[in-house]
Amino acid sequence: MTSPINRTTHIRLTSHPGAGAPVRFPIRWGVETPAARGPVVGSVTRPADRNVIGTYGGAYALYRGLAVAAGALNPIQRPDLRDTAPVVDIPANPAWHAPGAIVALDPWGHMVGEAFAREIAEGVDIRPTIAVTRSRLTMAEIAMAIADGRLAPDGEILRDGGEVAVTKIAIDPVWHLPGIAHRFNITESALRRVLFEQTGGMYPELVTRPDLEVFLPPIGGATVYIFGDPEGLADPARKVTCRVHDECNGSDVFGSDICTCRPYLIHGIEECIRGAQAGGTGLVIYNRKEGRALGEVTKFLVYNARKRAAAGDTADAYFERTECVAGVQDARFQELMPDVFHWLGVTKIDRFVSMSNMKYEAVTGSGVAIGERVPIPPELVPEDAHVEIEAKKAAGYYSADEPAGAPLSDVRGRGLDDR
Ligand SMILES: Nc1nc2c(ncn2[C@@H]2O[C@H](COP(=O)(O)OP(=O)(O)OP(=O)(O)O)[C@@H](O)[C@H]2O)c(=O)[nH]1
Ligand SMILES: [Zn+2]
Repeated sequence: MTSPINRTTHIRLTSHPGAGAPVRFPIRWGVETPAARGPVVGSVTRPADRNVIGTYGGAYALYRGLAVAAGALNPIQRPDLRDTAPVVDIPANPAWHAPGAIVALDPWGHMVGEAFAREIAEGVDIRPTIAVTRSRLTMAEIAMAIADGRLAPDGEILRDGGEVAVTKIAIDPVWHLPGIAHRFNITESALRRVLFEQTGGMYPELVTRPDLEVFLPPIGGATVYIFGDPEGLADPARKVTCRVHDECNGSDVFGSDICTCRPYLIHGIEECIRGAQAGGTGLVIYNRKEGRALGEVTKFLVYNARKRAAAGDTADAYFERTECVAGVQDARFQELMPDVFHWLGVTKIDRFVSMSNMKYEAVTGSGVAIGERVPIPPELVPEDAHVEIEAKKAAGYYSADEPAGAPLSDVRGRGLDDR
């Protein structure tokens, strides 16, 4: 049996400057139509068609590689995109081609089956980087909110059985390198070089192919949950309630009490349901940026360092502990996050369910207005998470109430031995 990985006798490096034929489908980022912009071809089935650095699927590209290596996946398998089109229209808006408005996702990523039907029919392996579907959520806290009378089913957004009807959108990152560099106020060549070095030389084209401006980074993307009518998002006459949430698996999924993540997320969902029931639209943007984009290993190391500190786990040392372990307090770079708003046509958020000054400044700085900021209600802050919340308020997070009466060094979490 021939191994699928040996389908060519030699490895073709795409990293030689000027190697091979000119790019077949040049990408012109930020132009008005998908035809003029060109498809983002991140597949490897026909290398000559590729016009990006990296491959489709974000971090999952590596699992695809394993599946091919293990003989479970035919490397030239092309997806059958029949019946996969979005369940609701996310219509184009001027931001899709405004210079620099969107640099971290492909605005036509959900429409490739339609926009590039001809190329796909001709055999070009173009894949969606965005998928739009629908589902119902069943969450214990929402059932409790109904039982407590905070939420009332309306039969549509909140069903009589307590399920929440949503439209959900998965987005893989697609980076336009010149645009990303501009967003961070650095040169494109510096950005390319550092990305190359910090990935251990994983993508040589970052430095050898300046003609390839689009990079599909091997990182997690975002999932958008829309409550109520998606059309309300781009309608200035209707109210938008929004929570931008960064992944915290320990709390979001497992209910760990060291932080406020899940309670704040659920509070955001509750606010979104109420906003949608009042005729507006709710929006939760869930970004895969675990542990402030430093990863869960780093985060757990930080937890140990916090809990083992001689003075105990105190709010005054909260951010410093992360910096000691990771060298930086936060690597989320909220500067890229507002792209989703521009893609969805959101121009103002009436109720922003977050206390983060970084999120607030990134959103408003990108031209999306924020009305009211909605902090987490104090009764939802878990016992061990007071350290986090007081440290955040002291660091400039939004808070409607007075600063804590006690000094930060007195706001203290559990020790490691308190099980
Ligand atoms: N590295 C590190 N990450 C942490 C620590 N505590 C929480 N996190 C992470 O911090 C992030 C918190 O994100 P969000 O829930 O969106 O909250 P936020 O940006 O701080 O602000 P809000 O919108 O006000 O909640 C998640 O990615 C958590 O995994 C910590 O001590 N160290
Ligand atoms: Zn958390």
